[in-house]
Amino acid sequence: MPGNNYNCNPSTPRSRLERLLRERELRRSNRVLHPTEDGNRQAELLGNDNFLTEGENFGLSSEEDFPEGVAAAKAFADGCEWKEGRTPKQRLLVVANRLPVSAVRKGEDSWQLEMSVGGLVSALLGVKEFDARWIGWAGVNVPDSVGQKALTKALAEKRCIPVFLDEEIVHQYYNGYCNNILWPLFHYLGLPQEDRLATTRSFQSQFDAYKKANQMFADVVHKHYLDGDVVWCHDYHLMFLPKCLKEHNNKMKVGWFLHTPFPSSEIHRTLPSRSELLRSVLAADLVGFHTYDYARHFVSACTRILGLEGTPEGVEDQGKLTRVAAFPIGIDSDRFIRALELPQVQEHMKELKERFAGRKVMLGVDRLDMIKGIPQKILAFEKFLEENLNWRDKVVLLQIAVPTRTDVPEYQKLTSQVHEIVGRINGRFGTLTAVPIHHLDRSLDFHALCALYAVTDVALVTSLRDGMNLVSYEFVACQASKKGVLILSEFAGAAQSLGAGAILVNPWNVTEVAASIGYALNMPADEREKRHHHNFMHVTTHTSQEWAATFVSELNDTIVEAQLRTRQVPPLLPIQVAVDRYLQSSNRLLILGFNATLTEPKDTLGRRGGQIREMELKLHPDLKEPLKKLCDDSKTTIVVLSGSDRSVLDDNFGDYNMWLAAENGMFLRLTMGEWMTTMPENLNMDWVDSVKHVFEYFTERTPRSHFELRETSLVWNYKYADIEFGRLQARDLLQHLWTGPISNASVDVVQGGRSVEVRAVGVTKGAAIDRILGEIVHNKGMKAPIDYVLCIGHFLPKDEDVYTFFEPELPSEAPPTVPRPMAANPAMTSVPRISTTKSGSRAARLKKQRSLSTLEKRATVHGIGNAWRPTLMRDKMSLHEGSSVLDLKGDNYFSCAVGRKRSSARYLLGSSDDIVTLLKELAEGS
Ligand SMILES: O=P(O)(O)OC[C@H]1O[C@H](O[C@H]2O[C@H](CO)[C@@H](O)[C@H](O)[C@H]2O)[C@H](O)[C@@H](O)[C@@H]1O
Ligand SMILES: O=c1ccn([C@@H]2O[C@H](COP(=O)(O)OP(=O)(O)O)[C@@H](O)[C@H]2O)c(=O)[nH]1
Repeated sequence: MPGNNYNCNPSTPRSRLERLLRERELRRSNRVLHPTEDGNRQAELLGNDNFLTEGENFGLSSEEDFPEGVAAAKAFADGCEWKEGRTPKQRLLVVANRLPVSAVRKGEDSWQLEMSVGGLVSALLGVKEFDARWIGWAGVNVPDSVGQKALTKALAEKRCIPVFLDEEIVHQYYNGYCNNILWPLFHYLGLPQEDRLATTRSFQSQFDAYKKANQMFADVVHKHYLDGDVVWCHDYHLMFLPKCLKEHNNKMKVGWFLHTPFPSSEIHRTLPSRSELLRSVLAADLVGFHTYDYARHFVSACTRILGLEGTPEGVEDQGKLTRVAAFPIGIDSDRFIRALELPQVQEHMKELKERFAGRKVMLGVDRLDMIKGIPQKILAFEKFLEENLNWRDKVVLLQIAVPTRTDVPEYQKLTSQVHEIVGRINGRFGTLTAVPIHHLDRSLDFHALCALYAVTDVALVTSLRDGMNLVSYEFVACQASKKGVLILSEFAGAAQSLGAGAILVNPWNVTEVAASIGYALNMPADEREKRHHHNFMHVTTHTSQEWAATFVSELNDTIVEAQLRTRQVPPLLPIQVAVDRYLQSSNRLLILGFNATLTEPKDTLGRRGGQIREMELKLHPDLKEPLKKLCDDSKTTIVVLSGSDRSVLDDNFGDYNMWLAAENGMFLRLTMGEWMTTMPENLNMDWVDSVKHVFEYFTERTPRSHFELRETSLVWNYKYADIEFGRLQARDLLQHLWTGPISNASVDVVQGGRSVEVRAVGVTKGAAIDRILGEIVHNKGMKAPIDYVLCIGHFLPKDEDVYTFFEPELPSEAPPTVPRPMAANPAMTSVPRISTTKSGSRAARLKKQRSLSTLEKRATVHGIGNAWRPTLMRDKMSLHEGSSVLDLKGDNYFSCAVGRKRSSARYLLGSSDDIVTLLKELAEGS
């Protein structure tokens, strides 16, 4: 379906920073040019107790016909919704478990909508720069179609689209998996301890319900999605959603934001569904968190649990990058500041001041949730009263505890626990006329809340963990005149932004919190002012509008970057073309890497719980048969070209009729013959002992790392070690090497993904291949040129010169991706012709140069088997005067990198499973 196209700006800035800065400027100038429009809308939308007035939420017209998305399609037929003189508003589908309104049924087809409580709702209500629709659950079970239809209609007026979840799903998905498993785990409270067996049993069914619910959200998104829309998924309820969306439409722009903390990978790895959840989130284009710490934990979980590559940009999986970044949320501060001017709020403030005259007011506003540390807060207040007799009748704590998730037993227990503590303390310190704690088990409306924030002297936020905590922001926004003090838990995300102005506390340390209460109540005015100023500046500049705009802008940008990257990625190997050309050729050469090319794919490097599956490299079992067939085809020559040493190749390929090139081609043998070497006589290997010494040192100090001592190189491998530690150790090791043993040696240091290799200078697969080729030609007594080359490997960048080795042979046009028609006369293709390459061409010159250089090389015996016969060298690159060994007819050359995205090969393949498919097809034709 056609939709809006936000990226339709003609003069697109080139660099990412340029793009982001420009968007930021645009946003600002829009705001300066049209300040009242947004302001009025906010007031209409949110500045009254009814909160959502008919037809007005999320800005635009009603959408009764929402289910079909027809109205929306019409409205955006030209691609963008333009307002005169303004940039287009981008369509945004906000998908969150909870809609900003919860529905209460009033009759068979009548509904009342009430505002939902929670930071996510508050923050997203401030998002005004988009043409947004909100998709979510209305917090109620609606089993009948009459009710569903009526509610859909009522919600459409608020630009909300319902996802109908039945009671059983809500029980298993929301109360169970989301709030009894993920919520406590992400807040470091661990997996449920009680009823352990029952929990284990129900885990699977809850997880299934979670996946099912996510799919239900995805289905609704698909129904309303238009091309170009941004789909922004929110929170731990919807970790599966990015995957569901992308599977359906890979072009969808998908962002995911987590409103809770993301815990250390050590916590996340206790979750039975840890990998599945991570992988699903990684399907998104952009993944956001409140703080850098949470983002760091997520990346670390992906590297440690999934074995993926963590980069400063995000997480990379086979070249696909999921950007991960911190986007600290904010509030719509203007809304709070303006509300304080309203007569009804002023009136409310007056009442509160009178009511608590002569006493300092302390305030707590939390959902009644175990993460909020309400019992700890009250105990700290008790301790303060205990130790400060003079304050007992001069201070009052108002605790608003909004009931939440009341169907979850843990929350029910918490309610009784808090009631019990409050009762005890009020009994202990109360008088006939006053109690020290006013505890309210209910929510307040927006104006009452603003008034309360404004009259407060000390706000007490003692969350044990909290994604951000917007209450602390709201308090600051309402304190312009009073300049009260904020006591804030260091475990709330807000501590990272409001830390300069707040008194930070460890909520578990009741003594410290009690002392902080004393400090706050006695704080001199100038200190309060300074602290408040810091926080006020932050809260009024880091708003929810900025937050959303930045996230969406980064998401758009991430997509642009991914598109640019994709253009540089070689295409997938056209297997059918490669097979057809193979069949039409009569003298074929297949050069195959070994590690990660012919071995079984190792998904997570067997790092389950740190367990190592297999350290020895083994040939993929499914390759044995096709390989055998290919080796036995007289028209086909196979070379396994590997970095591994001779024994590894002997063990795996000893029974096949093929060529083995070990240690990057420094050793060669036909499986029927002896090993030969071409190591130059003057190859200086004096550095080996000292490098070995360093490698031994690091192997001892890096658990599960190992090193291989080869004839021409040393490799330190940390692919089974802790990835982050391994990387740090590798950095350290390199530093040691450069400044010590190899500072003057003629060696190359080759860094792999999880390895460091030190080689004698000039040892590469590309350098070896022309000697190998010469030997093969000589050995086979080849009269006709090689007319087909397939070169496949998971080679290190340094060894990719093997791909380019054959390139000069070819015309410079781009590689074909579609099959060409067969030659009219089949005989023409089956009879190989000697190359007619003109001697003046670049290809010929290069060929000649290579022939000369090989002629000059001298092979030596290196303590084993046969020496490479120097007399053969002159034959290597030509069969007879003027004719080349290779005649690839321009396009009978297929170089292919396995499991890589950046490569100088012409093509890519995903993994060795694809090699199985390819070799099977070649073998069938053989
Ligand atoms: O929808 P509920 O189950 O009733 O819960 C209410 C919300 O609680 C959580 O809020 C979080 O988001 C805030 C804004 O980013 C953040 O400041 C706070 O620290 C978080 O706890 C939850 O993440 C939301 O999904 C819920 O809607
Ligand atoms: O009686 C109340 C108490 C709280 N809130 C709102 O609930 C949100 C709580 O967000 P926070 O980020 O502090 O924590 P969360 O509840 O999302 O974990 C804030 O925006 C409050 O204004 C409300 O609307 N009415």
